Amino acid sequence: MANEPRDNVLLEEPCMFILENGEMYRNPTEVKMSQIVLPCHANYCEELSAGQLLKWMDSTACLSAERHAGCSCITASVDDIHFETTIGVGQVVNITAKVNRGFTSSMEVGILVSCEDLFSNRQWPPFATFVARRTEAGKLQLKQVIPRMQAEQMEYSLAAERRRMRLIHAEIINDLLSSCSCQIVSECLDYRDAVPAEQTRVESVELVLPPHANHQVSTFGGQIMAWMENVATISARCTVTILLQSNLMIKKILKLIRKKIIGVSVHNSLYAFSSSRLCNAHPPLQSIDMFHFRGPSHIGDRLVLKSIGNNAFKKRYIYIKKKLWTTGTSPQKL
Ligand SMILES: CC(=O)SCCNC(=O)CCNC(=O)[C@H](O)C(C)(C)COP(=O)(O)OP(=O)(O)OC[C@H]1O[C@@H](n2cnc3c(N)ncnc32)[C@H](O)[C@@H]1OP(=O)(O)O
Repeated sequence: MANEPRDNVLLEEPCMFILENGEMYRNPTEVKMSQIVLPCHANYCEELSAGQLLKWMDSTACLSAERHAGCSCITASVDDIHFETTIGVGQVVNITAKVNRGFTSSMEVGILVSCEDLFSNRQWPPFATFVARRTEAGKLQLKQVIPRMQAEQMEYSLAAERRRMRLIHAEIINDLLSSCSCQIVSECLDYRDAVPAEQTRVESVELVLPPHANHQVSTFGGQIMAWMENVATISARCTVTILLQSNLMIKKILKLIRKKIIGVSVHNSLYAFSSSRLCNAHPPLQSIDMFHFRGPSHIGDRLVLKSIGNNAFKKRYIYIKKKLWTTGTSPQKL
């Protein structure tokens, strides 16, 4: 990582708007970053790796949060992300982040990712929550965001509802796990080519080095997400290469490969995973569920990333469960 080429970061001036009263306005928290996708950012299919995109999103959003808070901020959580399109080498990725609403010490940052090429300009909007770092005096009270434009007012209102959902998310998942009954052997028997989950298990240890750390000397949230994406992708490849064995499937996969539509939609993603052995294609990531950064990690920590294929659904998704621990004297779940 230390020898990786430096990214060409271009921070653009925030957009200016003229309000109804004629006043010139630009959102003071808005940060724009444009990146040209170089081969060093791509996977071996010459498409931008999801992990790299997550790193860019996290740093843009962090700059926006810090511009609002006026102090260092940390990523607390990132909402569900759906990757709607693949981005190729040579295309330009534009990332815009702005604070939708400040609460007490936390704030919601809206991130808009768009991809430019000669033919299209597709975009999709994830959200992240940043928290202003505590000082010795305690928790910081953020200043309020004043929404001026109609779109900002709408995001401001929705941010409160999204926050509520974020905070109950962990509870809902825990309830689900404790109340859900296990679907065991009888269901698995329906699938002739079922995969033993154990064979999809992947474990990787990453040593946090200075290039992985942010300006607060803790591991960059985006870097952690990139490592998670890496292990999840390997699990997904294991799942599918073992799962899909019938000739019929292989014919369908080859047809999709010829049509070059692999990895474009959710429906095709499983085929794309399966094709990884057949044509060395990279399994594209379709979505990431909301996740929370529960505790910081620092330079010198070892992060243990574990992933396992939870389930595969006919012609649709593979769900990969990812877990992350730091190791040290006492292993801690992040
Ligand atoms: C830019 C970077 O790359 S940072 C690196 C990656 N991120 C990290 O390392 C962060 C690791 N996580 C942490 O340090 C902690 O979990 C924290 C600071 C995020 C939260 O710690 P807590 O003990 O829950 O703090 P506390 O209870 O005071 O909550 C602080 C705020 O965070 C909010 N918060 C806590 N967890 C979440 C979450 N999962 N999602 C959204 N908001 C959250 C709380 O609602 C609270 O908001 P408020 O002050 O506006 O009411």
